[in-house]
Amino acid sequence: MLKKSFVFQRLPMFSSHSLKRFSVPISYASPGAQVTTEQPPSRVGFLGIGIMGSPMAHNLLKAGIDLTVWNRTKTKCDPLITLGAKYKASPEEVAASCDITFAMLADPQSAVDVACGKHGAANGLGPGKGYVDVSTVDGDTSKLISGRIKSSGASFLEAPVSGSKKPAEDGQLIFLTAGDRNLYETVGPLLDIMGKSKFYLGDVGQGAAMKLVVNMIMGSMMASFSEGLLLSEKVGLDPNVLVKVVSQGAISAPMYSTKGPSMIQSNYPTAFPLKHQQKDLRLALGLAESVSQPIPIAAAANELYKVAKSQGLSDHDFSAVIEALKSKFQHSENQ
Ligand SMILES: NC(=O)C1=CN([C@@H]2O[C@H](COP(=O)(O)OP(=O)(O)OC[C@H]3O[C@@H](n4cnc5c(N)ncnc54)[C@H](OP(=O)(O)O)[C@@H]3O)[C@@H](O)[C@H]2O)C=CC1
Ligand SMILES: O=CCCC(=O)O
Repeated sequence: MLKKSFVFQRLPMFSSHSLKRFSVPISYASPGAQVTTEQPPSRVGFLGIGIMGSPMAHNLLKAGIDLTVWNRTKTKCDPLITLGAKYKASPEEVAASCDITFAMLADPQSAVDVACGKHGAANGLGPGKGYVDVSTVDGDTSKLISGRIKSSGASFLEAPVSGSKKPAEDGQLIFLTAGDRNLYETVGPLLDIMGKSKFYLGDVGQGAAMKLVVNMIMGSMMASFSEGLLLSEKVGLDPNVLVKVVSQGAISAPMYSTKGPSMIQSNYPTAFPLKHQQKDLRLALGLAESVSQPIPIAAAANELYKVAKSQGLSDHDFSAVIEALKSKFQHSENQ
């Protein structure tokens, strides 16, 4: 991937109130890469070093960004610190020491806590700084965070991502952004390091809405795929062949080909935790409710993920939702 081999020149620090972009040539490790004169903001913070935050932060570091990290569980920062990242003891301190701060948190509550709580990022922000929340949350949560951030004088962008652990590692995420347009332009070079594309969707809440619609579809697709795998097996078909057939037709999706074989082995290595998929379905149901849009398929899928959670599968990959159908079958057979 040519565009991922940027080696950004180190420039003098921005003053804390300056976010303007420099027009300085950037050197690239790969010949033939597209040349740009955009220079990313020099001091970048990253809050939330989980499954997604870790590879995203790693890619920024690899690109030569001056990176400061924080995570509730500090040990998860250690590999990044070993690679040269700085560490601060609170979101407030990260935001105070950086021009741009990214946040990749689990859910609405943690996103609000980290942005707005005691020692939250907002306390360290001010005019000229930017806060980019890449967590998957609902629009109301995003607006709440935006209000608090902007009251500090800083700019706010919501930028949830489509793409899972592997795309995050490969810098192939899709950013679904909304909010401050100038901040979108400013952080564009950083988003390009972590992703393959970016959409600017308008006012705060629209990025969150797009993300929830996409994940609503994905959650229903996975539930339906699970039913298909189990039904094929019950009627004497080889589910591995089903995966191959599906992969060659109109309903082909990378998700089926990559997760199908391990699902058949009852193996669910976590890329996207099941608890987060259920959270997204729950938030999508709220979004649909707000505009009186019926989404019965997603509602049914949500129930299945809730059953899987009750079976202790929250931290497994969301493909473990198939287990909820297995136990249902066993239950009805035993009656
Ligand atoms: N995994 C995926 O494929 C994708 C996930 N997403 C979304 O990205 C976000 C992060 O997902 P992912 O990285 O997979 O999840 P993880 O569960 O791996 O990471 C969650 C992060 O949130 C932190 N956190 C949780 N609760 C709190 C809290 N109360 N206070 C402070 N920090 C907290 C965790 O800290 P700690 O380490 O201390 O627990 C961790 O850094 C979610 O919103 C998810 O829906 C979006 C696209 C793809
Ligand atoms: O929110 C998680 C999305 C996972 C994916 O897009 O593959």
